[in-house]
Amino acid sequence: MENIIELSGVSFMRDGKKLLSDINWTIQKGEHWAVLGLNGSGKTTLLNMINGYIWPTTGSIRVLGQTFGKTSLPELRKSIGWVSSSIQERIPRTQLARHVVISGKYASIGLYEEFTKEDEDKAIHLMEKLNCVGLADSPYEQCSQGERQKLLIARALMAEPRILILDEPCNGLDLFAREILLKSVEELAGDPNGPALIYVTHHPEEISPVFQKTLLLRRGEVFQQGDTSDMIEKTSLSRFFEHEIHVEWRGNRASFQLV
Ligand SMILES: Nc1ncnc2c1ncn2[C@@H]1O[C@H](COP(=O)(O)OP(=O)(O)OP(=O)(O)O)[C@@H](O)[C@H]1O
Repeated sequence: MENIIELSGVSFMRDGKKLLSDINWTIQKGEHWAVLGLNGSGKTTLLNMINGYIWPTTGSIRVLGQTFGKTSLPELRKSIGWVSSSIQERIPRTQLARHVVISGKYASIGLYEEFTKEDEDKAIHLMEKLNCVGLADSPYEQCSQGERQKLLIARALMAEPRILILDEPCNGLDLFAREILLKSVEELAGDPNGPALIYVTHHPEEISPVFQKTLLLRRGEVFQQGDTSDMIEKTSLSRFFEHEIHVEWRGNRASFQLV
């Protein structure tokens, strides 16, 4: 069975500095992953590499069965949705929410193409799925930060990606908006026909068990990877953060205390 992503011995040097070092990471079909790393640990560099914006100095990458260097990157990128704050900032402020979602089909920042009734129906369906259909006719600028994140996830799904990267999606959200967004992401993870999710964060409390696997990234290296239940626990995280941490699980959420 074709793996979703395979990185073998990947390193990346820039300006004499090793930003990623000997990364071995395989995402198999049916898996959702969380990637946890502090600021500067190399998360963005890793995502840029998966999307083919930068190339490994050594090692190899296969995404959706395609080897980088032997495939058309623009084609491959259509299969990868990437929701990040940099996209959020680029959406035209006066655009209606439903048009923001439809624009995902064309991977364009504004909506310049004629769209069909099917496109519109699909966008509404996706907004229903993300519990934000009530915003369909609101201008993007009037939507709250949490609502914008949901719209951008719906927008990414419009292109029916096979991989969906959620890059710090809860940044700037209050406690309640964060919980609402995490619930929507959990629902998405439960869809057997949905994309493989890669949830990137520096907050361990956002990592719910719907991400069966977690990769702990530290100083450009994989510190540890494996089942989320083995990663998001006291001993692993205390070693990872180099500080003793107390972890308590309640349902799908863990809370953390520095000891
Ligand atoms: N073009 C570059 N040249 C040199 N160093 C770089 C370059 N891009 C990133 N870095 C450095 O590489 C390291 C990893 O950066 P990266 O942005 O991948 O981390 P990150 O985990 O995404 O951090 P954050 O959570 O703060 O976004 C940082 O120390 C950063 O300063």
